[in-house]
Amino acid sequence: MLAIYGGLNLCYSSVVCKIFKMHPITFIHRVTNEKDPYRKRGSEIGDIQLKATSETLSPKMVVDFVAGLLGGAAGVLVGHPFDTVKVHLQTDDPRNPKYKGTFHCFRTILQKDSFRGLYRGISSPMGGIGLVNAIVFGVYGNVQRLSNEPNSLTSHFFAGSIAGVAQGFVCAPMELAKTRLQLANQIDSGIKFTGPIHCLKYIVKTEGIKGAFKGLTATILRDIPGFASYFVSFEYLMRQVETPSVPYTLLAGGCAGISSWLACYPIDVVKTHMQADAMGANAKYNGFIDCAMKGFKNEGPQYFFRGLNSTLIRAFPMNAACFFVVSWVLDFCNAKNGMDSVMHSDQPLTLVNLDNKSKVDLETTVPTVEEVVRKIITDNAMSHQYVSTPQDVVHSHYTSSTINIPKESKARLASDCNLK
Ligand SMILES: NC(=[NH2+])NCCC[C@H](N)C(=O)O
Repeated sequence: MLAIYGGLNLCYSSVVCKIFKMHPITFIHRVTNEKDPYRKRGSEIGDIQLKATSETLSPKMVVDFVAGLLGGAAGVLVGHPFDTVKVHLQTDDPRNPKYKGTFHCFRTILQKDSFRGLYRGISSPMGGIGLVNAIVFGVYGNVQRLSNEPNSLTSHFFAGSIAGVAQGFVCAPMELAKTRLQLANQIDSGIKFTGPIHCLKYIVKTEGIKGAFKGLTATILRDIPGFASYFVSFEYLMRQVETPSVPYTLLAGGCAGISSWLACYPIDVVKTHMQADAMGANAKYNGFIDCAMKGFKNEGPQYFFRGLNSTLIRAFPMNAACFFVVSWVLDFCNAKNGMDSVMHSDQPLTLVNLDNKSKVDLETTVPTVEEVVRKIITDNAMSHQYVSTPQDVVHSHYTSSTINIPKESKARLASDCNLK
């Protein structure tokens, strides 16, 4: 029996939490007897005295950016081979094709050039997508947490949209360079680019700064629905299960990638055409609407879905990896942060127990104090990212029972958990 469940009162320092805009660490302390208060079960609450802390799992703002950067890198690592195959297929000679299809292309590159072939040219997307993802997850996480109702899907929708706008300023020039490089054979600029930076420098020199931001509006128009649906669908899927497993998190991330592209693909097609278009007098299109209308007139509705398959095939694994790494990094940092603040704080510690876990659950699935503590801090770290206000956390997740942990017990807890 978990002794502390008995007769503990709500003691939630809302003032402190409001000041810090955070919620306190959730903690369960299993008390049995003085000698071994943590490991053995008993019925005695023992001589405990309240110590609560206002220290929290406050993720530093920067953690979101770092998580996004690493998630983006993981996504590129997984997604790049698909991109290589796509580019090989797109540039294959239609009259005398080298490849019979996606899988054949994949195998042929692997046989001829091994893994190096699949990973050729990975450095620029690695840097570029890493940076874009850092902005996306950084802006998204911070906007979502600061919003009035961080827990609602609407706040995820708006935070995603704002992230979409923010990343556009980096994403547009990056994709412009990528498009010009990928289509180097079709767009004859009379110069062979060595890489994206070289390409952008050349664009700025010949077309001015404005030239480097060609397609910015289209990029932002694409990424508002793109990232709104990205985060709303991930969030929605993650809420369908109580404790998402690794495969489930991967699945949710993959589906978020797919839903994101489905929501914005037609705009992406137009964006690509605009960025591939020449500047000035040679330009074929007079703006976004003109480009979309011309495309539609020439090809009909199919125009808006060209290349969708390969985009979706790449989006699933890429975004599965990305979201998985982002969640992992956030959990890790928040949990570590939480542990550190519990252990190093002299401030009062508010201890709250979870009401969505039954006693039986805790007794059977979490056998040691170390696991209890880690589990709860991890849960709390998760909810910090995905739930957020102290009030919400208390009302939706916890019965705010408060217990006392004396200094000595805290030290003991630290040694039990190897936290010194
Ligand atoms: N339309 C978008 N930009 N959607 C977001 C998905 C972003 C992700 N890096 C991908 O390329 O799959």
